[in-house]
Amino acid sequence: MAYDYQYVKEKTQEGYTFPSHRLKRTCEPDRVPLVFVACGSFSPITYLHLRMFPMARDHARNEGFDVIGGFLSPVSDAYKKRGLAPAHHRIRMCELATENSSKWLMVDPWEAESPTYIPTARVLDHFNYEINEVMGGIECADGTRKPAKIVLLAGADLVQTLSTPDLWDARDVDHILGRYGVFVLERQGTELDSALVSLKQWEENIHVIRQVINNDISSTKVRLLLKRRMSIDYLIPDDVVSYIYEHNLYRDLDQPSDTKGKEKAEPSSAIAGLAKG
Ligand SMILES: Nc1ncnc2c1ncn2[C@@H]1O[C@H](COP(=O)(O)OP(=O)(O)OP(=O)(O)O)[C@@H](O)[C@H]1O
Ligand SMILES: O=C(O)c1ccc[n+]([C@@H]2O[C@H](COP(=O)([O-])O)[C@@H](O)[C@H]2O)c1
Repeated sequence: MAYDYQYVKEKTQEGYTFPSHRLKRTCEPDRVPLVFVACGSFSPITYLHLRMFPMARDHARNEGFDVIGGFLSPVSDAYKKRGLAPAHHRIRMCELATENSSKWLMVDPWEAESPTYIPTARVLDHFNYEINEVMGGIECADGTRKPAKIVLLAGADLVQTLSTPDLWDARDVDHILGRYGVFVLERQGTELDSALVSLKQWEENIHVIRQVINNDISSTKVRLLLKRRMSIDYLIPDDVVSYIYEHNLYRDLDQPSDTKGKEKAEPSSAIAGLAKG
């Protein structure tokens, strides 16, 4: 039975255009075309967020995939997490971070511009719809077309939450890990192996990327540095640093937030670490 894309069609705002300008339109023979979708706040985007993509691409090539593109999909303002700059700023910072430094990364504003919160399972459906239904998949060397595999690209902390009761809808977890799959990057402070135990039924669709060079940067730490009027140079792209100062972002971090229970606490280790500096 054909999948019903009614939800994604309804959430697509008038005038929206899917950013496909950097998507590779052909696929190497004998390889499965693959698209990475990283969902998150990106408030602000850091070098680690960017670095997730090449690390994942190296890993995917060893597993027989041909990576044809990567997308950042910032969450909408309706997520209401503490420290979330307005969506138009987060979209623009992601664009600034990728537009001159990458040939294959794109920023999709579809999720961020939605006035309502869009669950991650539906975000992946949106990519599947645009790439495999509207575009009709990817052309192969022999002239046939193959569907691209759409996967979530996430850090270990996000994957750990997949088994947190009441945070994700169980049907969405099955949809994400069963229908699509995830490339998960280990992250300091998250015990990935134990998090994966409860996700064992989908293990074939869970690809674990080990960090050869550990990078423990987080948006929270960048925001804390800004709050303390400390430098954020060389932690995030220069253009993003300038944009933050130009728009005076992340100065007032104490405003209360209406979180609908999705807020993550500021990691105390990060605050302690910064306090030393
Ligand atoms: N240092 C890191 N190591 C591994 N994964 C990371 C790291 N930083 C971010 N990620 C991943 O990047 C994605 C987007 O994350 P998000 O925007 O929430 O970044 P964050 O730095 O964790 O933000 P915040 O500090 O505001 O919670 C998530 O899947 C997250 O797990
Ligand atoms: O789809 C869900 O039910 C769901 C539940 C919790 C988190 N997420 C997504 O996971 C990402 C987490 O981002 P963050 O900044 O809270 O780490 C963000 O893109 C959320 O939309 C998604």
